Amino acid sequence: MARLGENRYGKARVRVMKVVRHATHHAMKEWDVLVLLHGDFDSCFTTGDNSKILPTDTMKNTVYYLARESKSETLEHFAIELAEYIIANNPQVLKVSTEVAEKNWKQVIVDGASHATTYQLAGPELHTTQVTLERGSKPEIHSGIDGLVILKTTKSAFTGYIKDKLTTLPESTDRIFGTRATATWKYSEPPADYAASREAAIATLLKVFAEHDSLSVQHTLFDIGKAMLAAVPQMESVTLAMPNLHCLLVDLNRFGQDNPNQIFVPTDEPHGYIEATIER
Ligand SMILES: O=c1[nH]c(=O)c2[nH]c(=O)[nH]c2[nH]1
Repeated sequence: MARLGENRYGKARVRVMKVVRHATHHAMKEWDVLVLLHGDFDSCFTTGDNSKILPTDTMKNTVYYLARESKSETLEHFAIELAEYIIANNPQVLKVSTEVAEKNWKQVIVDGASHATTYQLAGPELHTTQVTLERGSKPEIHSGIDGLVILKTTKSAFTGYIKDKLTTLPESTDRIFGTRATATWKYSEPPADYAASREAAIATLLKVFAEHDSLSVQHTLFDIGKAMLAAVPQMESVTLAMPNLHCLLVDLNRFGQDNPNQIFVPTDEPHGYIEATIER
C-alpha cells in the first residue's frame, strides 16, 4: 500500500521591493522570497482535508505585510523574522524554511557621486540566505552568493590528468579560468553583522580566485573555501560550486597566423562542474 512520505508546501518566487524614503536618499531592496512549511499536513494530501492548510496565498501576503512592518536591514534578519512569524502564528507548523535572494542594485554614479534615488544592477549575482526554524529550536542560518561571474586570464593550469584512448584535451599551463560561482555558508552562531560577514566572505573569494596559482578548478575551490573559513570566524562550513566555463583556444594555423594565447571562443555548454563543501 502506498503511504505519504516527507512533504512540504509553500510559496515560491514572492517578489517584493522595499523603498525606505529617507530625507536625503532612498534605500531600495529587491527580494525574491520562498516560504516552505513542514508540519501536520497528511490529511490534506490523503483525504483532501484543508483544515490545517494555511493557503500559500496568505504566505505571499505575509511577506508583503512583514516587509512593511519590518525594520530588518539584512536579508538574513528578514528571513529569520518571517520564519518566526509563521511559527508563532501557526500551531500546525513544525518547521519552516525561508529563503531570500537579493538583487545587486547599487546607486548610479552621476558626476562622480552616488545618486540618491537612482539604481543600476551591478551584476547578475544574487545575495542569498536560507533559514530553517524548527518549533522550539534556534534558527539554522545559511548565507551565500549565487551566480558570481568571474574570469582570470592567467595563473590557471590543468596538466597531469588521466590520458586514455578518448582523451582529446591538450594539457595547459596557462589557460583562461572562467566560472559562475555559487557559495553557501552555514553559520555556527550569528555574526555581529551579517552584511559585513558577507562582504568579507565575497572579498576573500575574489582575492583568492585572483591570486591563486591554480592547478585545477578543484584546487582553487578548496583554497577559496579554506580562506573564507579563516575570514569569517562564525562560518562553520562553506559549499562552493564552480562550473568551468571553458574558453577554447582558436586554431589560427589555418589562416597562417599564430595564436599565442590571445584568441578564444568563450563557451558555457557543456561545462565542467566542480562542487565541494569545506568544513572546519
Ligand atoms: O580544472 C579542471 N578540472 C577538471 O576536472 C577538468 N576536466 C577537464 O576536462 N578540464 C578540467 N579542468
